[in-house]
Amino acid sequence: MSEPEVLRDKALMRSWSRSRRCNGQTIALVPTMGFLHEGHLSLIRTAKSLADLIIVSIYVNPGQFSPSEDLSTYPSDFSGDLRKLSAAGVNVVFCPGELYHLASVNEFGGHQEAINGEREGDSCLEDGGSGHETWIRVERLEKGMCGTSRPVFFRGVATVVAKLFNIVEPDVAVFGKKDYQQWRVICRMVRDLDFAVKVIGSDIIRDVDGLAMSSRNVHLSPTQREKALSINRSLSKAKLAAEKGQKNCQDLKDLIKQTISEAGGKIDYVEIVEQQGLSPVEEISCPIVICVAAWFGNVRLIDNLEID
Ligand SMILES: Nc1ncnc2c1ncn2[C@@H]1O[C@H](COP(=O)(O)OP(=O)(O)OP(=O)(O)O)[C@@H](O)[C@H]1O
Ligand SMILES: CC(C)(CO)[C@@H](O)C(=O)[O-]
Ligand code: BAL
Repeated sequence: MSEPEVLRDKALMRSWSRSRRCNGQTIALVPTMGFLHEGHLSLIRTAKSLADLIIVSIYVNPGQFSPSEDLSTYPSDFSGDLRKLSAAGVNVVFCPGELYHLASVNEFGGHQEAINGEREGDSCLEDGGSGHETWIRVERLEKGMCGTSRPVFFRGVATVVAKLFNIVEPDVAVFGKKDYQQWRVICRMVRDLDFAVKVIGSDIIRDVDGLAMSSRNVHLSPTQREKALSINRSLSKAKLAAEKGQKNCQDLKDLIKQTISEAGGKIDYVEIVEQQGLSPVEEISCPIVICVAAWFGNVRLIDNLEID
């Protein structure tokens, strides 16, 4: 297996893609924030079934974190990632040092200014100067669930994904359904803004004990990890109850909240929404997804289960 090419420069990345596309080759992009696990590798396998060449981006995007969130402790292991990507047969690893135009450059391009003079709705990118100030908002889908707990998250994700699409110009992009609302937000952005990219959602990969794989799992202590298994357990219980005829969403949500709280997790949200538009549902009568976010210590985990 040949080593992937590592590109750090936006212009080089764009010309690499353009020359391959001119030769008639198709390109799939898998955007990530690194510290790769089997969930990411499954996205790469999906991507390989859809395109000739695979680009994986690794970029921890300050624009989707607010200053009180965990940008500074987000895990990373670039050499480990490269080994995994090499074994997975990826063609290019795109890891830009910085993706944004910044007025004042410090560690996170204005992170410190953002903390000192923080305004409501700022991300770790804001520097109050003449740097980046253009944001994409997917106005309805970004509200609720993760959008309530992480107010700058979806505008940051939509904007960085749009930038990656403009730089890489992929034919296909693959996202995990673990981040269900994120996947739907990106699908809607692509539809509404006419990006020529096909967006694919790939199934959730779980550890053998049922915990959805996530880079942040590395921050869980063994006890917290044990408690976190209650998320998947609660989703399975709710699915079973729904299959047995329980259609009332409030009762199903209460069952989930109780299971997670009893295990020692702190609920952020439990919502039952319809799959496309993510509108809350009171009685199950259409394909739905149950979405959960919960804290175990300082670690916030998300998970979901579709019921078709
Ligand atoms: N267990 C998983 N199954 C399927 N896709 C996943 C899984 N975990 C992450 N992904 C997908 O991988 C892509 C990159 O995600 P990211 O690098 O943020 O990893 P992560 O494990 O979700 O990290 P985090 O700790 O931030 O949740 C996203 O599209 C995400 O949905
Ligand atoms: C899509 C993404 C790479 C944008 O930064 C990130 O939100 C992620 O890893 O899910
Ligand atoms: N996987 C989503 C990236 C984030 O939590 O910021």
